[in-house]
Amino acid sequence: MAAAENKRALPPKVAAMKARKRQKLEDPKAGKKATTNKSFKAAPPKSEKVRLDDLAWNSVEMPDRLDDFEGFYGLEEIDDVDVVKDDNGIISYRAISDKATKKRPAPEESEDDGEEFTGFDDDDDREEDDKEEGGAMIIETVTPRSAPELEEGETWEDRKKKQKELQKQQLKEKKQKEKKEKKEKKPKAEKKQKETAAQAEVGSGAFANLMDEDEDEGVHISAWRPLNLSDDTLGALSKMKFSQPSAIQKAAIPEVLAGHDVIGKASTGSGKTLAFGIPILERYLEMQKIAGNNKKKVNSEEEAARKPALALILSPTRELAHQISAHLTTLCSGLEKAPWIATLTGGLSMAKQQRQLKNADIIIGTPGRLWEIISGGHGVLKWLKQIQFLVIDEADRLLSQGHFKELEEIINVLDRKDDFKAEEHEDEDEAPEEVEDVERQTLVFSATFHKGLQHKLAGKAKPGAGLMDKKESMEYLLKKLNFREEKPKFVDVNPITQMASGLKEGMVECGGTEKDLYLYALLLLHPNARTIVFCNSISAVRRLTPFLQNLQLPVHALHSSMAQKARLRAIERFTSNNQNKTNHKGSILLATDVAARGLDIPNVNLVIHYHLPRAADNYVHRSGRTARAGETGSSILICGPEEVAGVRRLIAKVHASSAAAGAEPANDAAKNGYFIRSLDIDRRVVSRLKPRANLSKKLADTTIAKEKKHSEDDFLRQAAEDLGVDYDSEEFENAPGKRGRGAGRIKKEREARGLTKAETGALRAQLKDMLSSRVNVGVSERYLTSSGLDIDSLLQQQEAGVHGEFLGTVADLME
Ligand SMILES: Nc1ncnc2c1ncn2[C@@H]1O[C@H](COP(=O)(O)OP(=O)(O)OP(=O)(O)O)[C@@H](O)[C@H]1O
Repeated sequence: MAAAENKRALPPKVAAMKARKRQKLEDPKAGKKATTNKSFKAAPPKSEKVRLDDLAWNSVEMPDRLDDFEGFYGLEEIDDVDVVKDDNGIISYRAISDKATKKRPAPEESEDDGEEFTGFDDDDDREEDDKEEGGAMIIETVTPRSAPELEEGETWEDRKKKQKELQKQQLKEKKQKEKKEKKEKKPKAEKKQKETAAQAEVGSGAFANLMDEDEDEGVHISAWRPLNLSDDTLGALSKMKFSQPSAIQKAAIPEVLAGHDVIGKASTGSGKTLAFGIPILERYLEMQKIAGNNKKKVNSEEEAARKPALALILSPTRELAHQISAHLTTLCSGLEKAPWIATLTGGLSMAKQQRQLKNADIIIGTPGRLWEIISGGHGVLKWLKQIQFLVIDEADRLLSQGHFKELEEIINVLDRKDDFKAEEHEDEDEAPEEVEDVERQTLVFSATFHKGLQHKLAGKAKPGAGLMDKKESMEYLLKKLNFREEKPKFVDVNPITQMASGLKEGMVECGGTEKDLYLYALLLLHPNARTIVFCNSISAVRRLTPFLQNLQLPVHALHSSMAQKARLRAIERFTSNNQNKTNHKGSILLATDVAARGLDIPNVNLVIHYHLPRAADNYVHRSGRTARAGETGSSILICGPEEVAGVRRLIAKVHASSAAAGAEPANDAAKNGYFIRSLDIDRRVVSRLKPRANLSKKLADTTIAKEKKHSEDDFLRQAAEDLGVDYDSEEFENAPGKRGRGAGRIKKEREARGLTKAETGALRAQLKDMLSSRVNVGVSERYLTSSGLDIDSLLQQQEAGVHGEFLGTVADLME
């Protein structure tokens, strides 16, 4: 018997297992798994009764996969033995031949006296491991007979762990090998068949083929082939699962690749970033190839720093700059040698950005920070003068008079020859080795070109002026930018409408002082929507944030006075799934127009204009945060009575630009002039929300007034310190009050911050109470809960033919 052959004492647990095995053999019911070729029959008279341990057990050869267990697990079997059951049910064993027995040596040590064995108490785990591999396995006995001795300091636990890890590693390798073999065997014909099928599908609307392949393998990209892109770029697009180019990409990429200056116009969310990003990547890859052929491949940071950048991309906002950077980084992520991308925006470390700039192939930035860096010298201008692409994204915004003075400065210095010479000796070490005259391509993109800009140039700015047609835009841009070509290519893929095709528009009319209330009602109406609410001022965002937060809505603020990290965090939180414990499952971003341009946040369903946009282009861009990349979405304006007429004119102007572009009106509505529809929200219902809204407003005003007082105090204290006088806030507070304009507001502020902690606590409790009960709104009462609508009941009602009163026509808008 194995245990006896082994000179070492068995650990108790192993001994126990062996005992269990014996027991199983002795108990026929438990003997299912034993692999002895035993049979139950009447005992032959002459055969000799033997003890189990005196039988000549043979070990069973284990499957290959357990080789590395070094015999640690042993399964034994025996031949020529009869298992006999006597009348009392006692089992005994009789050897039929000599082969079945062996002389039993005297045990040297008791089985139970051995070193303590702490392993193997998790047999279930082992079974799991075995199952993982897919093989059914019988492991009946576990003996350490051929296991190598434990090393110094090693425990059985350690040994077991090591073996498990080893086994897992082997399984992993085996699986990988199998997967690889399977892949190689996959018939090429099948692949070809798929490609043909995909090709047949191409040609419908933009983005139609998106996500038509299995997840980790990419999609077929045959629809991109006519653009003659490199295999590397095609591979990258396949990985991004972009099965076909969007209209602007299809139209603009060949023009850029052919070396033209391009002005690209396409509706919001239609893929303009890659319309310039792909040709830049193509040029980069081409240059790499040439460098490779000339054996001049750039391998190190130092080498990279000695070559000029390839492209400069300018964006009006920091967030957009970071987004473009992320978009291009994703595009390049699978490449063997990807371009270095530097993002230069305010709010983040200038020194770090300066360092990044020296290595960059592609520079993306806001004009303010870039100008700051250029002004700092260090030979930066030399690099920039060598760029092959200057991209101006959201060009109409960037070029608007007075807004981005720095952009004009940048364009001026890029174009001036003398600056270059003046700076030449400044930083000899860091300058490019050879400075050649570079023919720069200028690429200009936007969804809108705004007429007001040109009027402003002529000193005739009119608020809410319309959007420019092709001729006007061209004239304007030619005046502002130094294109290489006399006539850049104007690529306009949406002459009919500026608005995304999946967008539904509507407006809500309310009393002049009821905007907060209607905003709250609209948000309650869309509890599952990812919503962006646009305001015209930072102070409105600051005021509305606590107002909506008090009402338990998941709101995140975004405006340009916030620290850059907080801005990025706000977008991140808005984008991630709502952790709010209320019924409101969507999330809300309360923003100024800093979020209006270019931001590509996935799955934004609704845009609410709390304040009316100041100009037509603003309306287009704000609304363009939803219904992107072929998706649907809604845009709702909240208007006071005096604003309605102006809004109708503004929106009609946006939609009428098709006529200005000389295109056929898209539909009857366009023919007759666009008339934005009013959404009738039941006033009775909204008025039921008033008590909570008022309470929340009072609390919000208190918070803001207190914060304001603190910062005023800080300011005055500092001023007093600077002047060397004492500052007493009480004294200031009780000074004779201001009369006239603003006196009412000041009085209110005083009252608001006069509330004690206990008083605000009581107000909060009252509000909490209100929010936890449903609003009694007659027919609709069952639908309105504390922070959203009971959509399920509402839908049931609608299915039953009863229209939810509260929904009004908003429901149609969101369909
Ligand atoms: N060929 C494509 N197929 C599918 N999706 C695409 C394609 N090209 C771009 N996209 C996706 O479409 C979305 C919108 O792209 P992008 O941000 O470039 O739009 P845009 O036209 O610049 O919008 P805006 O005018 O608002 O700045 C992005 O999420 C992008 O990943």
